[in-house]
Amino acid sequence: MSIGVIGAGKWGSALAFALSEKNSVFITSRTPRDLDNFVTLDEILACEYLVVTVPAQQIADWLEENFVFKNQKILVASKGIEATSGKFLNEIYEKYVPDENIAFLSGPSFASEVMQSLPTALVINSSNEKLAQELGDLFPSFIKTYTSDDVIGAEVCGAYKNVIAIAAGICNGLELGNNAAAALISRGLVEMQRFGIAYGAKEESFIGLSGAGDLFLTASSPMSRNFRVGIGLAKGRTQKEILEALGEVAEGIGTAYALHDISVKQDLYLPIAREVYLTLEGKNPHESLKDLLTK
Ligand SMILES: NC(=O)c1ccc[n+]([C@@H]2O[C@H](COP(=O)([O-])OP(=O)(O)OC[C@H]3O[C@@H](n4cnc5c(N)ncnc54)[C@H](O)[C@@H]3O)[C@@H](O)[C@H]2O)c1
Ligand SMILES: O=P(O)(O)OC[C@H](O)CO
Repeated sequence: MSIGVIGAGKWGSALAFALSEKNSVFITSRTPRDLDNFVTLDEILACEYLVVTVPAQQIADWLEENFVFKNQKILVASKGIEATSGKFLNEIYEKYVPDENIAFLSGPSFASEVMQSLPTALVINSSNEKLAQELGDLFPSFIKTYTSDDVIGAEVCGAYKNVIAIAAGICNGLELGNNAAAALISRGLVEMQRFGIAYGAKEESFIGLSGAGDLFLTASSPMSRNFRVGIGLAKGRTQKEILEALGEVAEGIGTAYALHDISVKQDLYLPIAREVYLTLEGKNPHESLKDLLTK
């Protein structure tokens, strides 16, 4: 079985490493890289399985410009909601791939720890249970995989937790303490569950690995890029300054803009996501805190 990983950033590289324990794994990216088994896009598209890690804000264009469906079985490993359209990833992919050929990866997973073969648990979410099981069997022994048919729940969890992580980073950067951090994460879980259920997600997804698990991981550690964005905002840095220093993607930014537009269009109460959006737009984080505590 051959696996083609698309995107050679932190997550693509980590998944290529992990999956190579039991499979022949090839990798490609926009720019040629000096990596083992780096191949061309055409060679990748010929693989039986594809693992896609192109960031959520870029995947629609990437698919339009590069993708050819050849009955591949696809695991989407990105997390986010497209800012320009408000589309979830499954809505972007459905134009190119039938539901029975696609699954979405979720759960608490820092790439750097996967690269160290540290114990990790992930969920493979698909309407095709057989495909989810098949993809799960590709993973190495240090990664325990579960399956779920709650694609929407997994997507909301993976995307929304990045926005809450930015808020948690702001909380940390303002040195508000552990009580505030715990309150923010707890209320953030409630907010993302409320949003997800409005889109048909299953409640149980939010108390499992995809929801509480990934939220706890990402909103509790400066290992998270999104958490570090929040710290930068608390220190009064601009988005541009923060991203230049980060040098990697922080999906919570685009998703915060997406959630803001969705909340306005659909009159949804998303207080934490709203304050993250406003802080990204230059609102003083101290003002955001006051509004969150008083409204
Ligand atoms: N790093 C992690 O710990 C981790 C874990 C789970 C999920 N993810 C998710 O995986 C996705 C990728 O994150 P990452 O950590 O690899 O980020 P990264 O910043 O390390 O790498 C992003 C990769 O995407 C590529 N890319 C950017 N724009 C592109 C475009 N227009 N066309 C093609 N390729 C493009 C870049 O070249 C780079 O290789 C994100 O959605 C992220 O949320 C990351
Ligand atoms: O570094 P982050 O904030 O993009 O988080 C990485 C993973 O999504 C954690 O599960």
